[in-house]
Amino acid sequence: MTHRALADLNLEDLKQCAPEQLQTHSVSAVLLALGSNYQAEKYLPRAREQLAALGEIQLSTAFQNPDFTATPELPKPDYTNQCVYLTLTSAMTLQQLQQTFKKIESDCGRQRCSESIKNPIKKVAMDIDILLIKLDDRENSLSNYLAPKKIVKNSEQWIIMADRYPFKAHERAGVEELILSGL
Ligand SMILES: Nc1ncnc2c1ncn2[C@@H]1O[C@H](COP(=O)(O)OP(=O)(O)OP(=O)(O)O)[C@@H](O)[C@H]1O
Ligand SMILES: Nc1nc2c(c(=O)[nH]1)N=C(CO)CN2
Repeated sequence: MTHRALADLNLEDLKQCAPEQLQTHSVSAVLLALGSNYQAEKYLPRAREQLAALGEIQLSTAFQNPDFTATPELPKPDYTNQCVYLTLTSAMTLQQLQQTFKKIESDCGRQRCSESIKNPIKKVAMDIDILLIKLDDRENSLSNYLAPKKIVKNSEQWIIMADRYPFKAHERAGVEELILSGL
C-alpha cells in the first residue's frame, strides 16, 4: 500500500468534475469531509469505524467550528469537522460509494429534511461529503495490456468534486493537513 498517495498534490492543478459524470467510474481512494453538530463525540467515532471497515484510513485533526450558515439572528450549534483519507480495499464505483456513505449517515441517526420536523436549526448527526476521488488505475487494465503502458502521474488520477469546490475553510485545512503529512 502506498503511503505517499497524496504527496505533491496541488489542489489548484487538479481536474474538477461533476459527480454526475463519474457515477460509473471505479474509484480506489477518496478524501472525505465529516461533519456533525449533534453528539459528535458519539457519531464521529462510529462513522470512522465504518469507514475503516472499507479500507485503510488516515485522519486529519478534528476541530470544533462555528456553523458557517449561522447568523447573529439565527445562532446554530457548532460543528465538529474532520477529514478522512480512505484507501479502499476493493475499488468501488462513485455511485456505490455515495450509497455506502449515505448508509453510514443513516446508521449515525441522520434524519433527512422530509423526516425531521421543519426546523431551521438542523440536527446533523453525520454528514459525509466527498471532496476528492482517486480513479482506479486498473480500470482500463485491458487497454493497458494491449497498448504500451502509459505512465499516469499520481496527480492525474485525482479529481476534485466540482460541487464541493472551492472547499470551505475547515475542509481546506483538513485536506492540506493530510497532504502535508506526506501520505
Ligand atoms: N461530493 C459529494 N459528496 C457527497 N455526496 C454527494 C456529492 N455530490 C453529490 N452527492 C450526492 O448528493 C446527495 C447529498 O445529500 P445530502 O443530504 O448529504 O446533502 P446535504 O447534506 O443536504 O448537503 P450538504 O452536505 O452540502 O450540507 C447524496 O445523494 C449524494 O449521493
Ligand atoms: N462549520 C461547519 N458548518 C457547517 C457544516 C460543516 O460541516 N461545518 N455543514 C453544514 C451542512 O452540512 C452547514 N454548516
